[in-house]
Amino acid sequence: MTSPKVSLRPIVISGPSGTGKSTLLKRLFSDYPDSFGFSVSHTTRAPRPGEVDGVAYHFVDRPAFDKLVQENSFLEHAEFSGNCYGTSIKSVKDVAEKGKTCILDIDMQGVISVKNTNLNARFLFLAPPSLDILRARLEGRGTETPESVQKRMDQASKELEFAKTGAHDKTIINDDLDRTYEELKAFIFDK
Ligand SMILES: Nc1ncnc2c1ncn2[C@@H]1O[C@H](COP(=O)(O)OP(=O)(O)OP(=O)(O)O)[C@@H](O)[C@H]1O
Repeated sequence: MTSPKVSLRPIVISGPSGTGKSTLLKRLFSDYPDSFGFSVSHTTRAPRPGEVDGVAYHFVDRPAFDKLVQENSFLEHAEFSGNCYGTSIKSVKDVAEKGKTCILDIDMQGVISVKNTNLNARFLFLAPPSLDILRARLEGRGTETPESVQKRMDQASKELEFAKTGAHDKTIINDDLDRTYEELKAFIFDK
């Protein structure tokens, strides 16, 4: 597919878990493999066989990770099963350095963080047609326990409230996937 010109300003896509962000981004990356990139995260977990430092992750030890936290280098960071993960501001800038538009799939805390940087990002909110449909998608994905569905539904309400504050440049409701994808592209290739 020929790639229309796209700005190197990072694009932040947020929205409740299960709204369809990964589905849409997979399609975008597959249709335009040379135009977009994800930032490379930092982690304190050990590399798995075949994982290259700086490609899969930036592998760092705990003191180095803590130092980056102290220096406010991360847009977001969290600990999962004893390992730390973080998205650095620099890793987002590195994508543009390579001539690609960085796409950030992050939650509302991440949106607030990005707004407090000089990344000059554009913000897209992907909304579900309704909370009932969101629940059905989460259940239909087959990846969640009933508890984790409930946790995501609780968080979804907070994300939807946050979107009402006007923090995003555009909101798209993901009802019909093909139509949503066209709207997503219109937003992305707009500038
Ligand atoms: N427009 C749509 N109509 C029907 N089903 C959809 C639509 N978009 C996505 N789905 C389905 O909804 C489920 C959730 O989508 P997806 O995993 O892409 O959500 P997500 O926003 O990336 O969630 P997370 O933040 O948890 O990664 C998937 O099973 C996907 O196939």
